[in-house]
Amino acid sequence: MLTMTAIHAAYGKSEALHGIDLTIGAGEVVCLIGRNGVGKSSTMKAIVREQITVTAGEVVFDGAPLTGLAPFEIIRRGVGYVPENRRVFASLSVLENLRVPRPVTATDRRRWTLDEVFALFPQLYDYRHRTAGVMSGGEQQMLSIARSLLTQPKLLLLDEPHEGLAPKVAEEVVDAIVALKREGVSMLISEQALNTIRRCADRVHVVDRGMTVWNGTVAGFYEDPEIARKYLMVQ
Ligand SMILES: Nc1ncnc2c1ncn2[C@@H]1O[C@H](COP(=O)(O)OP(=O)(O)OP(=O)(O)O)[C@@H](O)[C@H]1O
Repeated sequence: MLTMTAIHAAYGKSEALHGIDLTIGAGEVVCLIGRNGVGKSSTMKAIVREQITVTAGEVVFDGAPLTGLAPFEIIRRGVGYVPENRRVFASLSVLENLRVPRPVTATDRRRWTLDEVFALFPQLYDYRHRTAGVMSGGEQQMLSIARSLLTQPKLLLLDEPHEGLAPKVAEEVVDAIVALKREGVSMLISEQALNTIRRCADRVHVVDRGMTVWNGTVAGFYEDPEIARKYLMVQ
């Protein structure tokens, strides 16, 4: 579904990625892990071409390179992106936020309806007339994921989806991710919590200093505790 080959990418003159090689298969959930500042967010930005410039290597999605496409064109091709800072429209209601995505006419993918999204996040239905900006971090995260689903993605990129959330709320977000996985949604999730990896991931991809340093199955990851010790904060 998505392949990144030898990706180098930079913010202006400052190179942040020095060789990312990553694949995500259809229906697969890949957790992108590594310490703070190693390039997990930058890897996602390099896929959707936001802020960062890809200077070498290629990203191929659904058999076609994403080179030269604008971020909105990449979303239209079927890559949903939920950035770290969530980016809901603070002054709009939940319902208005969810009506922002333009209807997608492509027939090659699962189509999410508003009712299905509300079934996944019942709280959003209860708060549908509430102004997004006054909602809690967890509710805004759910809204951000819900809105992204309505862009009808084939692949969803979630950047630290429960960053800064209270444990109970974070668990609800993980429950939603597990439900999406059951629906067959392919996902790349930037993740630090080993518990989430255990619950959601099919494969683990480890980044260190802007480079791919390990990738393999979840079982392989847990069989070798040295990987977590070397490339993650001790947990
Ligand atoms: N907009 C930006 N402009 C310039 N440099 C940036 C920008 N965003 C990130 N960087 C730099 O790129 C490198 C990788 O950062 P990135 O945010 O991708 O790491 P990360 O693994 O996602 O970390 P975190 O978990 O802290 O978000 C860091 O050195 C960071 O300072």
